[in-house]
Amino acid sequence: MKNKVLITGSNGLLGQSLLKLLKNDESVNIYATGRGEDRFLENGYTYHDVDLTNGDEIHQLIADVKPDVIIHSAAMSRVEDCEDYPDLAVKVNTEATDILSDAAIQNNVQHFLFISTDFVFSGDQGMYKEEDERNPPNFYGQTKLRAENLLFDKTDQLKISIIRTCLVYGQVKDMSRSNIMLWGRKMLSEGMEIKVVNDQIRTPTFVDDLAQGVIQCFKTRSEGVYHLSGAEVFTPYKMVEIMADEYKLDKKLMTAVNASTFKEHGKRPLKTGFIIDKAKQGFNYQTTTFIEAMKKVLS
Ligand SMILES: NC(=O)C1=CN([C@@H]2O[C@H](COP(=O)(O)OP(=O)(O)OC[C@H]3O[C@@H](n4cnc5c(N)ncnc54)[C@H](OP(=O)(O)O)[C@@H]3O)[C@@H](O)[C@H]2O)C=CC1
Ligand SMILES: Cc1cn([C@H]2C[C@H](O)[C@@H](COP(=O)(O)OP(=O)(O)O[C@H]3O[C@@H](C)C(=O)[C@@H](O)[C@H]3O)O2)c(=O)[nH]c1=O
Repeated sequence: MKNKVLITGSNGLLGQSLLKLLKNDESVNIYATGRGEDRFLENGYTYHDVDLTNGDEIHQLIADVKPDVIIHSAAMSRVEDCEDYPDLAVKVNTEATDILSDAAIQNNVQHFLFISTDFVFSGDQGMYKEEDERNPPNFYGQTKLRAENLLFDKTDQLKISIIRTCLVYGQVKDMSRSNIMLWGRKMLSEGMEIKVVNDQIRTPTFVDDLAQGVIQCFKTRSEGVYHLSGAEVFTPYKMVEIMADEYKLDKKLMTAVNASTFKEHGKRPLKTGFIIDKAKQGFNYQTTTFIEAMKKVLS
């Protein structure tokens, strides 16, 4: 009997990468759910239009599909939006996770995977392990931390994996938000001057590595908290600089800035980045080098 896997946020960067990797996987039946029309628009899965701010729609979806596995990737993922619309951020990032996991318990879902973020950490120390103390510097991180905590209280009723990731980059169709590699290439290619932070420390994550890791996590039924990111440490400035060198773009258009000279709406943790050994040992999580991933994304 094939496992039924439901993916929320299927129109998003991670959601579409998961569909790309799973749509031809003979061992599973894929159910995708997003807000409004399907934007991946390929075969190999069943799509449901569900607004996750509507609890009744969530319960109806899970009762209809009765998935064995839920990969909960949907979120209000713009830090700025979460600052400006905190009530909506709580509804989407925290309350929908609560309702979805309750519906999972009521419908005997076997495994619930929640995608969380490095922004649950303060950014004071960097290179975080799964068990490090969380202290989010912005409201987006708060909503994700609250979602993590409500899931921790349900581990006696539901097999739960919390997968945190960091500065994800990639290319999918009709993206709801851009990412640093696409943004940097677009701006420099158009001859636009850009200010790029050189004091944020990250382990940027190639979206296809993340998606593959999520798949390996549910196929090995690995539960608990896992950090899945790239293995290399960069500042955003270095990422864009490497890209500019590779594509012979004009680096004179780049100005290095930092938290004191570049005001972002919603405080970013300065030093994050992940230790990924637990995922590597737990389910053979593997990473692509930044330069190779960049070439795939921008090819
Ligand atoms: N991108 C990154 O750098 C990082 C992402 N993460 C987390 O990973 C997950 C995936 O991120 P990513 O793919 O980049 O994010 P995206 O913003 O690309 O995808 C999120 C998806 O959630 C959907 N969504 C938002 N609100 C609702 C709603 N009310 N009902 C139904 N669907 C909704 C969005 O729909 P629509 O397309 O219509 O807007 C979107 O397709 C998220 O949980 C995010 O917090 C964690 C760390 C880093
Ligand atoms: C727009 C802009 C971004 N940047 C940098 C800041 C940041 O490190 C990187 C990406 O900027 P963004 O504002 O898109 O991303 P940001 O909101 O910082 O990224 C976060 O997204 C959410 C979903 C997460 O969960 C986090 O892990 C993280 O990836 O690019 C500049 O340096 N200059 C700019 O003009």
